[in-house]
Amino acid sequence: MIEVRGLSKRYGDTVAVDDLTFVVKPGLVTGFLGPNGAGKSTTMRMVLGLDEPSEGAATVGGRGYRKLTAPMREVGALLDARAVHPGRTARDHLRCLAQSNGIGDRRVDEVLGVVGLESVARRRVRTFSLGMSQRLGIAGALLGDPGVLIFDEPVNGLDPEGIRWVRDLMRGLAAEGRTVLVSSHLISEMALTAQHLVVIGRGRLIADTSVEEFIGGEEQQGVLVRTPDAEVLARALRNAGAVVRNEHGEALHVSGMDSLRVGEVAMHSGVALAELTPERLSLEDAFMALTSESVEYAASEEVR
Ligand SMILES: Nc1ncnc2c1ncn2[C@@H]1O[C@H](COP(=O)(O)OP(=O)(O)OP(=O)(O)O)[C@@H](O)[C@H]1O
Repeated sequence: MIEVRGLSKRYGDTVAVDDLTFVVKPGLVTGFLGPNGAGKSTTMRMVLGLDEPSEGAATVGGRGYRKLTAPMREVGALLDARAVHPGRTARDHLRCLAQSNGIGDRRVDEVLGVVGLESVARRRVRTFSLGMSQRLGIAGALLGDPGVLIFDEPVNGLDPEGIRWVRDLMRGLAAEGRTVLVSSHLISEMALTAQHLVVIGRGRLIADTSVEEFIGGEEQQGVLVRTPDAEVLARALRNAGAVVRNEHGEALHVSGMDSLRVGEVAMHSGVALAELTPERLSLEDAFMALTSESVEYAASEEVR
């Protein structure tokens, strides 16, 4: 289990993580979701003892990472797949890691097998594609057979077959009773991989929910409106706090506002409506509606 309590991290004037509290339970894949710059990596680094919190604490199995006696056997992590000595072979990289943690060579060959890198184990890492480096990073995380696993954007650079492989691996690890925390900025990916979601934006907790609840929940409700004055209405709705997407011509997809309020805004703007229909949002739209106020670099047309 991973516990994060009142965790904050400031870099000068930047608040990267802002009073975060959540628990990551064993037996499930927990998706750690947020737009770019939301603070996911910083949080993971603090859980792994690589960054000192400004406030609060993160523990693994009840203890701070730096207090763990055999860290690799308790927590495995993939943070940056490219952070490997490029001149080393994949096998040597893993052997070094294993030796400094009292892990035997047999386990190195085992994990090379698990991630499907046996045939390139003697190649230098500099010749690896990003996808192969991700697999090597995952092998490193698995070396100590730990009960807690932390992966930062593990599907980056993988092809569809690789993505599917990571997804199955994560689910398999969780099914064995391990605690699995995986970060991503893609809700669609997380909906397929995770069973639980911790959503953050600008360092703050936005949602802590099961994937089922998220998919079936209020976040999924939107409103479709059609009007000849789409531009005027879109502006008025955004000013009133809604997130608006204009796909084509007269149709607007509105989220973060119910249909009665959309009708009121239209009336106050003197805009005639041709249609006003509650609709289910796509997962991406629901995620965007949830995090729109916390996007670090928003395109002004997409997000209010
Ligand atoms: N070492 C640092 N010095 C200064 N600012 C930092 C540092 N590390 C992170 N930040 C800032 O903290 C915020 C959170 O960054 P972080 O990398 O944790 O976000 P993220 O959710 O992992 O984003 P991404 O998906 O882009 O990796 C950003 O505004 C980032 O610029």
